[in-house]
Amino acid sequence: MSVGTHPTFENSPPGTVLTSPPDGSAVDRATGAARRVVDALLRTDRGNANLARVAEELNSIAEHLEEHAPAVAERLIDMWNGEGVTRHDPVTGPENALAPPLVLEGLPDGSVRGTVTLTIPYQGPPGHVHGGVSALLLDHVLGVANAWGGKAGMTAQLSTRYHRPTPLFEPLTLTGKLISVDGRKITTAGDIRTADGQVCVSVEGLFVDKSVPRPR
Ligand SMILES: CCCCCCCCCCCCCCCC(=O)SCCNC(=O)CCNC(=O)[C@H](O)C(C)(C)COP(=O)(O)OP(=O)(O)OC[C@H]1O[C@@H](n2cnc3c(N)ncnc32)[C@H](O)[C@@H]1OP(=O)(O)O
Repeated sequence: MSVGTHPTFENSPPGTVLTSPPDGSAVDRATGAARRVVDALLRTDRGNANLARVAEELNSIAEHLEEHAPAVAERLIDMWNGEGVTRHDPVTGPENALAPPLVLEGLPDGSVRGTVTLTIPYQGPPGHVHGGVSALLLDHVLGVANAWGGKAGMTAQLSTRYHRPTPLFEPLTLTGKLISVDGRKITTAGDIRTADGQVCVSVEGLFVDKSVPRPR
């Protein structure tokens, strides 16, 4: 798949931000607040917080948003206009409350890198990141690395090795880099490391040059 006008390491300066950082718009601020709510719901005291009132107020907010939601087909067209994926994907999207969100920059050697601190909503083993969340993050990092490397595709296979439990509540650095292209097949590698450089998870992905058409 051609990456079109998407920046690549050959045509863009080092440090180019490849994701959409939150821009202070109302939707980004609302999404940030929703993330806080998800985190706070998991942290709050089950006995003392007024959860019945919280449920009522959150349902009222959801009703307001649903009342103003266009048909899904229409919303998908709008969503995929312009920059598309990076504002709503579940890893980097500032408009997606499921996304931490991770901000990725492109480096001159063709790799991409981002740092994120994950909290309780992403927990698997006690105090540590869920393995599926690590795979989700790395799949996306590899996808962005492919675009930065100049050749994008869909994930065909993602081999994941969990070297040690990945800690919550401390900065993690994620990197990815396109390693090779063989016809339509793209091989890409990446990992998650702690601040002192310990590898927690490493992946190798096979991507195939194919895309699903944008809705119109
Ligand atoms: C406009 C763009 C701007 C970019 C801007 C980017 C910025 C923003 C980045 C977003 C980053 C998102 C990153 C998330 C990426 C996903 O989440 S993608 C979603 C998850 N993946 C899928 O849903 C894919 C589902 N699978 C499929 O659609 C198809 O099976 C595939 C993978 C496309 C391959 O199908 P196909 O096109 O028919 O290809 P096929 O002929 O079967 O295979 C081609 C070759 O690959 C090999 N192959 C295929 N699958 C496998 C496999 N699993 N294992 C080993 N070999 C395999 C075949 O053996 C064949 O090899 P050769 O014979 O050529 O040597």
